[in-house]
Amino acid sequence: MHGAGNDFVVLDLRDGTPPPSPALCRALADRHTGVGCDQILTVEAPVAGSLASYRIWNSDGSSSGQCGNGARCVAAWLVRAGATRESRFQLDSPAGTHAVDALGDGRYRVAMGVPRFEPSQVPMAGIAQTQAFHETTLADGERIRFGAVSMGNPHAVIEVDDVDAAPVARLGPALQASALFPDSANVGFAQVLGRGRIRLRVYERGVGETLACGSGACAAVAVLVRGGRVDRDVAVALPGGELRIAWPRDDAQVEMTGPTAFVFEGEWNE
Ligand SMILES: N[C@@H](CCC[C@H](N)C(=O)O)C(=O)O
Repeated sequence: MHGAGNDFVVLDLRDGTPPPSPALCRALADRHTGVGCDQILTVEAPVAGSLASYRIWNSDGSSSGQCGNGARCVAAWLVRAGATRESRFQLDSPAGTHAVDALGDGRYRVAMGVPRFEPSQVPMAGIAQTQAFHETTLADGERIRFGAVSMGNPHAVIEVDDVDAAPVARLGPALQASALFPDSANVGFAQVLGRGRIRLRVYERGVGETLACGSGACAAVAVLVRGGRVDRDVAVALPGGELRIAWPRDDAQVEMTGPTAFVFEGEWNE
């Protein structure tokens, strides 16, 4: 499946089959010798009250607490599998319970949680103050201004003048490797086009640059709202498609709306 170009192998493990090992995740995700994907999503038995739970495995075999595009794809997959006829249901991820609305035409809205800016929550080391933007000096002496937020997974967001020219492949890994982010981070490069529209590229933890990152879109909007740069309802144009991100109040959950698509299905013979 894919959500705005962020692509997934979705595995139905609701029967209790254990998730793939990191080595098997890497084999599945390999674009030359496996199926090829940014993340593997394992759909697992429900927790009380939810339709199912899911976990997220990056293409390098590491796990994550959150995946926005993945949440929509898991929802679409469950609906297609006949797990519910309701248009509103709940899914459990490692980051908590998400309310999901099926909007029709393959579009889903997911409540992505309340953004956490406290450095200890991101987590970020060596910074005590909670603020919209921080500054750091990278190993090569370059000064970087960035926002940092947890959406259930760590994000750094850098505002740029021109996202096409942004040094994503250089600064993404540099910031990820910085001691500031003990758990690494997904690094977003955001260009503000107006109060209700931005462009975004994300260098994801455990993957590299992807065509879209749902939690990254939420993180970018949260940081830019907090910095006074955009309004609370923003269209986010990513290389693979567009997401709508709304953050009604500081203490409210961020709501992400976007597309889902099925690509093919098959059986994996280990
Ligand atoms: N593509 C995702 C995020 C996947 C996890 C991320 N790479 C991490 O390690 O936190 C999204 O749509 O949010």
